[in-house]
Amino acid sequence: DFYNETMAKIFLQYYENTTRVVWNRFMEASWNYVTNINQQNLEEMLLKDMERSQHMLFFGTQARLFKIARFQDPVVKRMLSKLQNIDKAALPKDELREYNKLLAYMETMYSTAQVCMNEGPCLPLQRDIEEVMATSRDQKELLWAWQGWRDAVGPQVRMTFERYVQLSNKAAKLNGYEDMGALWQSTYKSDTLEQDLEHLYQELQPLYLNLHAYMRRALHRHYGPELIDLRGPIPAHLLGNMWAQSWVNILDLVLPFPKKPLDDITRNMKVQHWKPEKMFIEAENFYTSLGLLSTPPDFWRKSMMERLADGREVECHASAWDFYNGQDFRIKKCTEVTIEDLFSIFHQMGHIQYFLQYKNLSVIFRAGANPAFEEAVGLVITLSVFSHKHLLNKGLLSHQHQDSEEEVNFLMGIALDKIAFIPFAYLMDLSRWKVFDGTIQKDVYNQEWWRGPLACAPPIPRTEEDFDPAAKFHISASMPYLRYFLSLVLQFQFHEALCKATGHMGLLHRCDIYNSKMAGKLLEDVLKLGSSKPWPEVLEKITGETKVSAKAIMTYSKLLNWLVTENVQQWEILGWPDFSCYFEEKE
Ligand SMILES: O=C(CCC(O)(O)[C@H](Cc1ccccc1)NC(=O)c1ccccc1)N[C@@H](Cc1ccccc1)C(=O)O
Ligand SMILES: [Zn+2]
Repeated sequence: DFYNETMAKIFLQYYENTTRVVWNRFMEASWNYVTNINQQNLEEMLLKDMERSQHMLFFGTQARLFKIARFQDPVVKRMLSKLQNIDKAALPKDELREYNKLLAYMETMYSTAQVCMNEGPCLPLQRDIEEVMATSRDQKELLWAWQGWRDAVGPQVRMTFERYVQLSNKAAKLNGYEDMGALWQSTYKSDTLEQDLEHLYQELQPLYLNLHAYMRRALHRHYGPELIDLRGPIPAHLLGNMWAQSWVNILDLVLPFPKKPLDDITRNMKVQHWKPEKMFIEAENFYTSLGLLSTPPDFWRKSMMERLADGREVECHASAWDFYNGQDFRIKKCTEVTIEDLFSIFHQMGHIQYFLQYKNLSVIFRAGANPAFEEAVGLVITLSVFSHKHLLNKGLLSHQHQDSEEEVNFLMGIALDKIAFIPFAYLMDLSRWKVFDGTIQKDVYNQEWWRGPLACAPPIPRTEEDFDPAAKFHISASMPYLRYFLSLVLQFQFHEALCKATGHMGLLHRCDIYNSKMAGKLLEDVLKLGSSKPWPEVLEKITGETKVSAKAIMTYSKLLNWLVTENVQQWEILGWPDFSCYFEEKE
């Protein structure tokens, strides 16, 4: 019959040649929009998105006609099965147009929202409002920023979000899935995904609860009992981050050994006149020191490394872009000279390195082994960078050695960034899956959002007039978040494997893979596979294991012993037994 294996190969070649052009045009139009938000660029992006969806619909429908089960070539089978999930392109044309418009609306609302002072200027999230959340120690000011941001975004997108859920589920059903949450989970091709995640979360619970108890004690000292209930959750606006997802900005408030403060690396960067471009060069230098690929000329010519100062609206949430032509790769970031942004650049360069490594694969395989792999690459490098004396010795660290007290302070810094993230990252999609599968109905979106074990503590009562989930980029941008939870665990598993490859024998948190061609080779062998192999196979290539395991992050977090000792001495209560979520129903 016509749809035989030989025809399949011709069909796939035709797909390859047409896809590069269609996707390149779509990426260009998307880039033009997010780096210059206006009506004209929106129309152009929606048009190119339509073209891309028509293309996906045609090839996805055709791909279903091949009898894959009877085929021999595993690559052809894998390619055809990947083509069959066409996501939103399965929607009828008019609904697809509506869906694309509401997606753009929510993401743009988030990207252009500002918090206005009573009399005076309105401030954007990046970097003014985020700066307040990171540096202010005045709880009234923190509350103003925290509430102001949620008021600026939430109510405006709530209705749109409800329609977004309906259309998402319709698209998922047209692809053969129960709902959009099931479609998102299918990316990981695992029928034990939910229990595996639950298991990982349980394993990491002691780490998080002990850190939480320690933080609460320290914040109780600083803000006093009227703000901090030692048997309750921590008010979310005091943790140094708009979403309480990383607590590293308040390390100074909770330093275990205050007489041994860590260097203020951001200050050192500013004192030494670091510029955004130097931050990108430093990041690239680390990757090439491992023998990995450097970025092509287009990268430096076409990236947006700083917010453009001509008054245009841009989407500041950082991202890395593949233009599917083998030489055009870009990063879009509103870079500030801070250590936080230096790590973010390493993260984005991790995406770029993946693009570079798999650029010669079929366009169907130009993705990570799974989305968590894509997120983990840059994070693995930052684990070396932060423990990496050489880079920090570029004057960013004043002294070489770390005595044991400084080491605890250092580990606390890492824990505040990585361990605090665990419940946030785990909960983001657990609650969204419930929204998609209908467990959480739209009349209780907001209260259910706060019910998770996040520490469940809005600083002021929240009602269903609010829509706090939208205050986080990935919710407004319909971007899955599970990848970040899994990449948090994966990055330590990778770090352990790469450190072993470099012959590092000591403690994991002192390992630094800079200049190691062995570690680079191990990474390269994984990255250049793209998504051409099942991800457990790829994981085994680098770590020898086929399952995501929390062992490495637990090994790394030696700090737990110190924390438990500290908490036991203080007779700390773990968790927040006093607390049940309260909600004022608006009369
Ligand atoms: O969102 C990001 C970084 C942005 C990104 O690099 O993951 C970006 C997200 C994004 C933005 C717009 C459209 C699509 C995705 N992802 C990429 O740029 C990306 C991802 C996969 C392939 C190619 C590019 N980090 C998360 C989690 C995180 C990661 C690392 C440290 C701290 C926090 C956050 O900020 O909450
Ligand atoms: Zn990323």
